[in-house]
Amino acid sequence: MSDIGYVKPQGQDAQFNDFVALLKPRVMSLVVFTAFVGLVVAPVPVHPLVGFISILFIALGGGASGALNMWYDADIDRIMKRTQSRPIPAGRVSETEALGFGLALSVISCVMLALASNIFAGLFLAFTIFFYVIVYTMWLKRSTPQNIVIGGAAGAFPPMIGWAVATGSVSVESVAMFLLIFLWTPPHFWALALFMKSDYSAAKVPMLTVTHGRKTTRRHILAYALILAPVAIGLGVTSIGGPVYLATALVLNAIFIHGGWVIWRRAEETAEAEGYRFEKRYFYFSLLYLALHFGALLVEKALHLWPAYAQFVQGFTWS
Ligand code: HEM
Ligand SMILES: CC(C)=CCC/C(C)=C/CC/C(C)=C/COP(=O)(O)OP(=O)(O)O
Repeated sequence: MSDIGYVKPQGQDAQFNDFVALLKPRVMSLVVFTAFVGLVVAPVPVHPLVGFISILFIALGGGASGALNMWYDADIDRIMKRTQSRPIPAGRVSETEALGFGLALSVISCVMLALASNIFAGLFLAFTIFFYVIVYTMWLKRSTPQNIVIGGAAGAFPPMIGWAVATGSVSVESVAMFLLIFLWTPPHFWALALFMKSDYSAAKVPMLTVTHGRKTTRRHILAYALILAPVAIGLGVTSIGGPVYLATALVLNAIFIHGGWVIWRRAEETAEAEGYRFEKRYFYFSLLYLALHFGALLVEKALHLWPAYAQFVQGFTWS
């Protein structure tokens, strides 16, 4: 992880865009959306300015954890084709710059979130950054094929942080949102790993595809899709759910399980001959799946503000 021997290539000075890239903005956009939904659907109203500032610092904290992840993973990012053009392996940002940037943003975002909302939310953000950087990136990622299963918790905390901004606490609803993302992460990631296997084996990262092969990974995707469905649907009978969410979850989970079944049944030769077309589609569908579940929660919130609907929903939710 040291910068010894690092020579910044001439004419390749870091640009603003390189520091933005360190924040992993595309992945973080969905992370931040889930935090936003967690904040909005909470039963305690938040002043719009406090809400805006809080989401801004959650986004900054998430980005900071991305920069620290890229700092630590620079050695493997140099090996994998997908990551070779990132700012550090491409030589546009030094490891020291990325480390300083990530640490500074982490501290600023946690302190500012605590000041803008409450200490619990600030500490929760700090714990999430710790979990992604230390527990997932530095420890689990390189040591076990269960890396993304356990480490995935980091990506599942943001809606709980959003909820904590509003309420200062944890509840059944926020834990249910956590579980939705936690159980979604393995199929999301393993679908990608099915068509990226050679990259991870070259970098000696013990992803399930590398250690146990594609057949086992396919079985695990279906297994997680099956466990995920009752949790995703169950969220619909908590106080933040309702008919719109339930209908959305039923359709999306039927598609997700069907896709998992197809992935499990596919012969490796067929998948390879087709350029892993179905696996790629399943990966992109996983993103839509999560976005639509959280989008449906927002719709429910809007409808709950309408008293007649809220009364109707109370009939079949349990809290
Ligand atoms: C440990 C957990 C996770 C792992 C290992 C993982 C891994 C990945 C990888 C390797 C990519 C490929 C694209 C890239 O290099 O940026 C990706 C894409 C993506 N992931 Fe995940 N992911 C995880 C959790 C999450 C979570 C929690 C979210 C959001 C809630 C998320 C949202 C996304 C999005 C939006 C993309 C597409 C980015 C793009 O369009 O380039 N991921 N993920
Ligand atoms: C608020 C806050 C702190 C949020 C953090 C959210 C979080 C942990 C998201 C993780 C998603 C992600 C980019 C995983 C990539 O895994 P990887 O790093 O193994 O992927 P790579 O090979 O692309 O680097």
